[in-house]
Amino acid sequence: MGITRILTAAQMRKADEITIASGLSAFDLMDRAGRIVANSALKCVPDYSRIVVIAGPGNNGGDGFAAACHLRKYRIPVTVVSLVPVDSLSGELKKHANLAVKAGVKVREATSLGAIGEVERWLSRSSIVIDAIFGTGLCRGLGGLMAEVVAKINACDRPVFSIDIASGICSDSGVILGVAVKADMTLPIAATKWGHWLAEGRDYTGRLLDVADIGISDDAIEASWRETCDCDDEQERCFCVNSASLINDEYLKAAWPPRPRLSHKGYFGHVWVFGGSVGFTGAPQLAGLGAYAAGAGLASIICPDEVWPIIASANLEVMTHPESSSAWQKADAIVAGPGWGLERGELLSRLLDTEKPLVVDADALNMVAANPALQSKLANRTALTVITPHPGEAARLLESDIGTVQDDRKQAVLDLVRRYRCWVVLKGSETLVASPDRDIYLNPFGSPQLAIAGSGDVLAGMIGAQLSRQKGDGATLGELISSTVALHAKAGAREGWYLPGELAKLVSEVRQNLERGDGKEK
Ligand SMILES: NC(=O)C1=CN([C@@H]2O[C@H](COP(=O)(O)OP(=O)(O)OC[C@H]3O[C@@H](n4cnc5c(N)ncnc54)[C@H](O)[C@@H]3O)[C@@H](O)[C@H]2O)[C@H](O)CC1
Ligand SMILES: [K+]
Repeated sequence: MGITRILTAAQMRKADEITIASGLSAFDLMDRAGRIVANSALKCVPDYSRIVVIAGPGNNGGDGFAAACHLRKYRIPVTVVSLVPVDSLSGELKKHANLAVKAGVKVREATSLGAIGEVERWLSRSSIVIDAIFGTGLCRGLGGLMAEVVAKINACDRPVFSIDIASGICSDSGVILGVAVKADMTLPIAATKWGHWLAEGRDYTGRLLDVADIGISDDAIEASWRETCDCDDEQERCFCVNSASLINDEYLKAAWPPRPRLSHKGYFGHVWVFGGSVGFTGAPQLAGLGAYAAGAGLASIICPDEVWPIIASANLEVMTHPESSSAWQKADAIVAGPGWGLERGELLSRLLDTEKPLVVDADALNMVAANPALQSKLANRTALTVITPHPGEAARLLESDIGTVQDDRKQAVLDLVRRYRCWVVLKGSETLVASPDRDIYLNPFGSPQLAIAGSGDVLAGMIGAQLSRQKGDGATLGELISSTVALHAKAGAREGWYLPGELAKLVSEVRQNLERGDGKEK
């Protein structure tokens, strides 16, 4: 399966070092990056009558010089504006700068604020701007000349192509460090970085192009996870990211293979939703519909007796039982929480004691957050468990606040894993799924249309469906859970729905397209 890895700056540096130690030189890596930048910029922008590269002090700037050199091979007029004196460059940067001059690239320097007028003039003569100011090495906020140049690039009204990451975006968190280039397109070098996806980074990245393969192997990337882990294993269990990848269409195909012709409803699992309370009778029904939409064979609700007649008479599809029923003992998976209220702690405690796969959602999470005994049961559960907090619920579970969760969602998802030792689905724009072993999957699909009451209930039911039929299809649990998040997001991104019940219908359509393998879903 094609996996797109997401790396931190430290992991990228380590993978780079491992590659260099195995025999590929830093000069060659930069040359390869430059060649791919040149070809890719020419493909993206039709008018390349004059290309201006703005080069910073580090290797990102070196990639810019190398790209300029490759562009000259096509006889394209190229100017590199170096923001540091060219004489101060050393190592492979110096070599690539020299080669660029030899190839006929015009090299200009702008090393003080007095040169900003000239930078503006060079930008105004360009047809594309290549941003090679900073990459993964940016470590503090931009100020002075650098900040002014970024402002001029953003104002120049030319297509902007960023090498690796838009300069000014922190590659580990996606936040803007002072000011950042607003790229039209970004070419990630060797791997995508967290900054392409998180916080403001996603908007500043523009179109994220396919990762440039500069010869850094998967093995080097995998080794970089281990070698950048700074936990002391003797003292504590490691809680660094073990691996991080982007959910892609192949995950969805693996999760919804064609249905066997001779299958029956029992084959696809029976999901039981525990939820509903006075005023919240729709939530468990939406979860039940979500379970069917994701492919469950049967869906049932167990609800408090006082709302049982309402829920039972309100829908045809989902079977409904009062709490006194013990029929749920046959469940293949349980979803606890949608619309449940905060009075069901005892029943939740019993569900946590079962060996059934369990999705803990909504009010069940709120009860856990308020009750240390439930927290300890959740953390010590041996059966498969998924918690599905939105940022508010995550904050309660972590005794933190929403701002802290949202400012570092990667850390929040790891903290939830550390505390509750189960699968975590941290919902929101770019939902993160984390395994108990700290493998993280980022969902790039979706739309703000999903920010509506009830959409989380649909998702909880969908995850229940996947847990109820985990057997046999060959997809890993990570693929199953993360592709369920992606299916929900893809359905939500479709036009023409407003009500969460309609979302379940769209989920069903997208899922059936996948199962038919007609490849219509993009
Ligand atoms: N992925 C790879 O294996 C390869 C990546 N390449 C490219 O190299 C950059 C990363 O290079 P690095 O030199 O580490 O970092 P930068 O170019 O981002 O710049 C670091 C440079 O800037 C100084 N600095 C940091 N913050 C500031 C600031 N706010 N103001 C002024 N100066 C600042 C810092 O001290 C350093 O001197 C990666 O993104 C790729 O583009 C390789 O070319 C090929 C291998
Ligand atoms: K850049």
